[in-house]
Amino acid sequence: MSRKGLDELLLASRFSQLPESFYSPVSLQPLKNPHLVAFNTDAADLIGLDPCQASPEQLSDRFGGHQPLVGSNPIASVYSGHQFGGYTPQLGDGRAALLGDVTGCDGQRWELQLKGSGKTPYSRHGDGRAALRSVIREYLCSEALATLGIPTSRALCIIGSETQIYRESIEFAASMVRICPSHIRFGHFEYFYYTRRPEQLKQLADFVIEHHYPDCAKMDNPYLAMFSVVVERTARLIAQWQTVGFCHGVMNSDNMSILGFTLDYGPFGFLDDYQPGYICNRTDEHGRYAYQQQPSVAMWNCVCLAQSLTGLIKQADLEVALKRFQPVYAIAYTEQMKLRLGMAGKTDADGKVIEEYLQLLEQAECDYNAAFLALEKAVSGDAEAITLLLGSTSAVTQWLAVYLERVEKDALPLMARNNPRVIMRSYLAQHVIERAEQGNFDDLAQLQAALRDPYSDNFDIYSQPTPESGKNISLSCSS
Ligand SMILES: Nc1ncnc2c1ncn2[C@@H]1O[C@H](COP(=O)(O)OP(=O)(O)OP(=O)(O)O)[C@@H](O)[C@H]1O
Repeated sequence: MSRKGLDELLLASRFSQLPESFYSPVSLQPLKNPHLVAFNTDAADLIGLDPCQASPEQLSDRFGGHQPLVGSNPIASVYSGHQFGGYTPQLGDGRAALLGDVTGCDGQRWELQLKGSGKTPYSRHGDGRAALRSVIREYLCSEALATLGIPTSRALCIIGSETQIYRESIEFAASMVRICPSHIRFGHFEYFYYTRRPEQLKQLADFVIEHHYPDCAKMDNPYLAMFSVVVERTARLIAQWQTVGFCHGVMNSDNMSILGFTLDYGPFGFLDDYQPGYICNRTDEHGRYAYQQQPSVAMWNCVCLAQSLTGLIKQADLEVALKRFQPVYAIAYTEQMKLRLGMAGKTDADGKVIEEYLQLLEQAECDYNAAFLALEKAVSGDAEAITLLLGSTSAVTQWLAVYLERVEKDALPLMARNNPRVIMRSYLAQHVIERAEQGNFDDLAQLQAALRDPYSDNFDIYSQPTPESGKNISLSCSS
């Protein structure tokens, strides 16, 4: 299939074929002097957009809200959700508009959403805008997770502007185009459950099955089949986050994707030192969303989804499906950690090797991702780097002996394929953001290029452990 120009891309969104109780039509509010900050050719590839037929002027016009993209009928969807454990009855796309769908060259259908596009009926007290800094973080991190093979929404471009917004200080607003096969969240289901509209809830479930889980339609109980897959996908997603040290920061049920994708990049962070209790969200005083809590809170969110499906699925069946979360998570996590450690095959002691390794990392307070790279050196015969990080206590020496006995020498290529060199560390993003706020987007492009190729050894400056001054950055939800 040939690539298309910007104005040839859009199809009516399938979501907008649902009745209007699912969304509200919105109009985009123009940004002042919009300009292109970043463009992602990988995302363009996915949606079959020819970059040569999408000039910076066109992109900033269309996505800065000045001229609608041909074929777009922007809508904002309504949802609700559990935020920090409490139910919020009405949320919805308060600063994002679904422009339409796009079919990629491979036939995959994507929704095109514009984040930061202005107020919608669901904006509550918000201004409908997104700060340039937060959009840059989402843009970079969604691409970082994608290249690590983690399901996520993707980012096509960022449009900067001279529109001023007030957060903790005055900042510039920006918009970002994101793409995802669906932006439906657990919270969409919760909204129709708590407003006691079983008809719409069923319609939503049918919609999700028809367009996103067609295999479930063939099952005896398609709703149960769908729910079971959602639970399993969510468990696998969280296993991937844990393995790479990604902390989402705001795992409210309105941020949980019905497709098991990573959605909503707010105050996220990657582990610097291995601290299981690490909290990347400054607003999260009690650590509800701390790194080590992510598996249990994901399960909690699945329970919220289960509750909203009680009209379609028997309680006992929901419980059976929920029980799959823990084993699916545990198997996926162990498998992925073994890949990072270069442990092919299977022995009974594998779980213990992983557990003890993590204990040593925690005790030594050493950089989580850098430790795997040091282990690669140990496997190649040079143990100095890892003993420098972990110390040379008898516990370390003993563990290392057991580990080196367990791995084969040919583990190195396996480890190199599974241990990213480039991690989207918050301090790197901070630097890029400061430069972008001064109008320099070169560093952003450079970091983006490195994140595209995270297993490469060519980006030495981006592969270093976080310096002391940049560690454990904790961000607020303000974005
Ligand atoms: N400045 C704002 N104006 C209007 N609504 C907002 C604003 N900031 C957040 N919201 C809305 O508040 C809710 C919670 O915000 P949250 O920060 O979790 O999401 P987000 O980053 O805006 O969106 P998404 O989950 O789509 O990435 C969302 O429904 C969001 O649309």
